[in-house]
Amino acid sequence: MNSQPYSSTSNSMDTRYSAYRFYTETIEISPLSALAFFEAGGKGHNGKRMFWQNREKTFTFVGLGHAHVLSASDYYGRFEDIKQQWQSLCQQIVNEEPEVQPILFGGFSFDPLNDYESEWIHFPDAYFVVPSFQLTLKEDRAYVSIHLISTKQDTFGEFEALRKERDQLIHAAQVSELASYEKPLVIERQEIKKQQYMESIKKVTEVIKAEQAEKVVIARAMKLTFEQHLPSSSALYQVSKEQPESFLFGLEAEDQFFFGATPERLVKVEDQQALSTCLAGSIPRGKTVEQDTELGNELLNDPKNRSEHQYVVNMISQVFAEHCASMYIPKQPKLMKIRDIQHLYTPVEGKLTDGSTLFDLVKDLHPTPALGGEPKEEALSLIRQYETMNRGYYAAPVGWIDANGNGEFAVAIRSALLNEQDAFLFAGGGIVADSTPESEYAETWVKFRPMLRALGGQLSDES
Ligand SMILES: C=C(O[C@H]1C=CC=C(C(=O)O)[C@@H]1O)C(=O)O
Ligand SMILES: [Mg+2]
Repeated sequence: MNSQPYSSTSNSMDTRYSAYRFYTETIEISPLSALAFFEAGGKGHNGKRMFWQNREKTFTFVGLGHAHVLSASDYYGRFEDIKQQWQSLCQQIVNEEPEVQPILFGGFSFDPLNDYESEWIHFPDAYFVVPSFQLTLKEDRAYVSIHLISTKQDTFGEFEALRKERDQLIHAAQVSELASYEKPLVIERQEIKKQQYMESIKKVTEVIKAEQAEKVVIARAMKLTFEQHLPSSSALYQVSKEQPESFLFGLEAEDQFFFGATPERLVKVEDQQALSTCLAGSIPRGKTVEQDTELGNELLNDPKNRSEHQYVVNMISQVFAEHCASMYIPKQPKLMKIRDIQHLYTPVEGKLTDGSTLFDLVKDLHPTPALGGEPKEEALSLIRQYETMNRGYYAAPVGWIDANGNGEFAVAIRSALLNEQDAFLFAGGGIVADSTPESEYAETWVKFRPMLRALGGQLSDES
């Protein structure tokens, strides 16, 4: 990629892609399994695959291969930088396809200023990809697009080769049986720095009582070691089976795979209509309907959880007020019930003003107080000081945007980083003045459960 200096404050047109041409071609095919397509890409595109499915299951995307990778070197301007690069790249699209737009998929790290040693070696602070092959499942229709981004004049041969490979991938995904995925065998489960985590909750609670911050989200990690290397497609299969009611996402970076099943939308934009989710405040599911309702009511009426939630509502409302001509936000939270946990939930919607875009919202929303805290900068600095890990992409924005500026980002919680035979799982919770280390620790266990269930790290007495 061209490495000209870039000023994020400049309004002038980004010229980095003026020498490129962005060729794209889409065909409609009979519906096929997205996972089978992902798996078919494993032969030629291992380490360069992407997966996304929205909560409603009305939109699924699989990306194979790297037609182009966008990264951003400027810590502070990374959102703006990726936004401008994408806009400029889209101006080079040679032939518009009305049915399906090219998709840019990827994510940002949670906090580029965290310099804790990290296992996230292949995940830079911004990592966005235009795939060579894009499978799009919308409602019940399926499309495969080829993308080629090149400075060469003659791309005929290259494009022909991509068409041939596309047909092979479709064929393989349609006719070959999905591999039979056994649950991986976990040989070791390790809670990383549990004691330090407990102490950090105590300290952060004191800091909050001393009024240096109002809310701070503190997380911890768990490491699972498998008997064998766990392939990305197997991990995705397990998580899609166990957590059907969540956003499913997966992003490969060489031999690492970040994936998860998150209930939390950061923001969606479709035709200037923006949607976000306030999700904070948690309680387990009950074993019976009665107990479940009782727990739900307890959550709705619990002052500690309501205050955790309200910080998020206030912040997201403020960001929406800055970017929207009109907005709607219910006065009271509802319950979001997912397999292992119930949350306080307030949806937010608004009509974007002309100048505001999806990346602008991602930039201003990240991190909401559901993952960072309040006030934002104080909370981030307390996380750097007290949290005993580097979050990498955990709790950060992961998602997609198309050439029209429509797209969706989720908050990458209930997630894990797969690194050959190891998986690192992450879970945190909102610390407010009346948090206790014991109850926050217990809450993280409930949040680890989706991944433990999928990856088989759950001990039998915990189910
Ligand atoms: C930080 C996490 O959850 C957030 C989202 C929903 C509820 C939360 C809570 O009740 O603490 C957290 O703010 C996580 O799952 O790791
Ligand atoms: Mg909580």
